[in-house]
Amino acid sequence: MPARLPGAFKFNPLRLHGKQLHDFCTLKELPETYAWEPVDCHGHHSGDCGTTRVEPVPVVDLYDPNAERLIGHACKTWGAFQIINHEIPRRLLDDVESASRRLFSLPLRQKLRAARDPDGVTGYGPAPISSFFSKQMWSEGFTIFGSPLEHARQLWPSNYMRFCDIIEEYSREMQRLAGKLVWLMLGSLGITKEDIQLPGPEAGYREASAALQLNSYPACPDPDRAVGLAAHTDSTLITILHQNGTGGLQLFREGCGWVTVPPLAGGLVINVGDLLHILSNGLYPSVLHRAMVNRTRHRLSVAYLYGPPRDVLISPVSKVVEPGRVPLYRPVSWSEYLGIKAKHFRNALSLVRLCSHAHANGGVIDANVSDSCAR
Ligand SMILES: C=C1C[C@]23C[C@H]1CC[C@H]2[C@@]12CCC[C@@](C)(C(=O)O1)[C@H]2[C@@H]3C(=O)O
Ligand SMILES: O=C(O)CCC(=O)C(=O)O
Ligand SMILES: [Fe+2]
Repeated sequence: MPARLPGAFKFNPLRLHGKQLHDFCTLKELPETYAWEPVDCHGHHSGDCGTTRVEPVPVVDLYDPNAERLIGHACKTWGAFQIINHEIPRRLLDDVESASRRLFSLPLRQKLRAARDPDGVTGYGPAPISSFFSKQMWSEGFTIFGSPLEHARQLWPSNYMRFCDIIEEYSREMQRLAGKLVWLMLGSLGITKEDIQLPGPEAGYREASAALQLNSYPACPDPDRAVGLAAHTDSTLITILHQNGTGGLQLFREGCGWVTVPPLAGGLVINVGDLLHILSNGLYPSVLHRAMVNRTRHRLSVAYLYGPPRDVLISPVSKVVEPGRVPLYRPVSWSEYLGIKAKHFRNALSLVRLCSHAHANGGVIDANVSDSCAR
């Protein structure tokens, strides 16, 4: 079960600002409130990399003796990769997918019994970041922190245990995998457990905080004008994403544009989040990503959003801040960072940044401004 996180943040996505929650299967045409402009608000070109040959997102085999180095390279160049041989049983991936399908197939009025509280973060509703956009996203979500028991009881009054058992087992397995991956990433930066206070293998990687986000993207009558989940970076150390056989996840790559991550049977997608970005002083940048929808297939994804224990402050590890460079970010806890993200969304990372003169990658500074940067 994901550990509980202090409730210092409120995305408040059920305040819909005049928008309406829809039962997607009743919509035969795309309502105007779901029709997005072809170029997103980042000014990024929409769509894939056109006809140019696109390098695929790296796939790392965790049994490969070079896994640590390959992961380090993927984090630096992509901020994301897929993994195979991760030892999460296929049966568990199928179980969490069917539990999620079972939830989202309920009639809307029944799902609304587990609606997210106006000032809470768990439960059913549009993606928490929806409130930052004037258009609606073609998706619905269910957010879990700690136990889903209360909400599951509201959804299935006499038949809720199976859902809870699957979520608990999945979270436990993800916690172990996420801990292991974070240590491989830290290892690839030369960081050891003397350098940082994060849950390690001795304690079975427990004590970390995490959220689980079930995402559902119903088939859409006009997919080219709709957006499943708008472009964002995750406010995590890392995110582990399981997507069902239907693609839709895209990563933004500098100099290339949006690149689709093809579903890999039994594979899992790993994204670098903002806290690993901070910890690595920008060497492993968090990846901008989004989810697109399609005309015929219902897409499901399950995101395990992994962060540090509640009271641990995350700041650039001095080992990765080389001589002649400065730490680019001030210390911040996960709950504080989530609060900043919930209020300022895209500007969250720059709001915890210390030295605006330094270059984005690795904190190289020019001698004239180094004195004005806090160390
Ligand atoms: C622990 C987290 C991380 C959250 C907020 C909170 C619970 C739900 C997560 C997501 C999941 C969907 C994308 C995102 C952007 C969103 O809208 O809600 C994520 C957000 C973040 O990574 O910032
Ligand atoms: O559904 C997807 O592919 C992306 C989901 C995602 O980015 C998230 O839950 O944070
Ligand atoms: Fe995400």
